[in-house]
Amino acid sequence: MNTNETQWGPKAWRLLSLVRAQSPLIQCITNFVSMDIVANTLLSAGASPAMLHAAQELSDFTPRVAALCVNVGTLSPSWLPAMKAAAQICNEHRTPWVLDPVAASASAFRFEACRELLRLKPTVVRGNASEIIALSLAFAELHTNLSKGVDSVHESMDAVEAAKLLAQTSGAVVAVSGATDIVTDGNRVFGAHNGVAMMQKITATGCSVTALIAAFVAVDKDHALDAAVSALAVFGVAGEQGMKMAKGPASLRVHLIDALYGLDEATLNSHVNITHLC
Ligand SMILES: Nc1ncnc2c1ncn2[C@@H]1O[C@H](COP(=O)(O)OP(=O)(O)OP(=O)(O)O)[C@@H](O)[C@H]1O
Ligand SMILES: Cc1ncsc1CCO
Ligand SMILES: [Mg+2]
Repeated sequence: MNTNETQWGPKAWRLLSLVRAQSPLIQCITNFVSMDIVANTLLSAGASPAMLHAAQELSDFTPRVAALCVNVGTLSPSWLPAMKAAAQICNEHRTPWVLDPVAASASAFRFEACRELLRLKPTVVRGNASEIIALSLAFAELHTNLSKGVDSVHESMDAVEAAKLLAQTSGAVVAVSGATDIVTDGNRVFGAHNGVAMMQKITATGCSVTALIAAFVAVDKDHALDAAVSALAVFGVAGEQGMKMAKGPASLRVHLIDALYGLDEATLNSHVNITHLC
C-alpha cells in the first residue's frame, strides 16, 4: 500500500525520475487541438511521444509502446476503429492504456464511442467533472446531457461519487481534474491539490495531463492509482512554478512546459500536495 500522505513528494519524484531515466515510448491517438502540447508535455517530462493513429501501422508499432493514450477530442468515424484496435493490442500485451473521454456527452456518437472504449478496460480514465459524471451514469445505463462542450460545468468534488461508481463498474482507475484532482480505484479516493486556475484557460492541458498519466503508469504498471495521482500533482506543481513567470495563458503554456522540464526533488518534496480524501 502506498497511502502514507507524507510519502507523496518522494513518490512523485521517484516516478518522474523513472520517466526521465526510462524515457517510455507513449503512443498518443489524440485530438488535432492537443497534438502539439501533448507531445511537448511528454518530452519535457522525459518521455518519448509518438502520435501515430493509422490502423495499418498498429500491428507493427503498438506492441512496442510502453503505454497508449486514447483521446476522443476530435473523434471521427474513421479514427474510432484504430483507437479500439490499439487498445486491444495493449490489452494483449499487458500494456497500460489511458482514456480521455473529451466532451463525452456532446453527441450520441461520441457517447457510444466512449462506452465502447470503456468496455475495452482502460487502465486509467481521466476527464473533467462533467465528462466523468456523464460517463458514470452512462455506464450505469442511465441517460444524461450534462456538459456544454469540452469544458466542465461541474466542480471536481461534485464528481467523487460518480468517479467511484465509474471505477467500480469499469475496472479503471478514474481521475477527475479540477481545483482538486480526484483519483479513485472505486475504493480509496485521493485528492491532488496542486495547480492554478489559469491552466483551464490553456486548451488541452487536460489532454496533456492524461498523456502524462500514461507516462507515469508506464513506469509503474502495478500501481496505476499512485501513478495517476502523482502525475496530476507533478503537472500541477509545474503549473504553479510556471505561473510565477507567466503573464497570461499563452505565457503560462510556455512556462509550464519549462517548469515541468526543470522540476527537481526539493521542489516536489515541498510542493506536492496529495491527501487521502476517503
Ligand atoms: N481551478 C483549478 N485550480 C487549479 N488547477 C486546475 C483548476 N482547474 C483545472 N486545473 C488543472 O488544469 C489541468 C486541466 O484540467 P481541466 O479540468 O481544465 O481539463 P479538461 O477540461 O479536460 O481540459 P482540456 O479538455 O482543455 O484538455 C489539470 O492539470 C487540472 O489539475
Ligand atoms: C477545444 C477542443 N475541441 C475538441 S478537442 C479540444 C481540446 C480540448 O479538449
Ligand atoms: Mg478534456
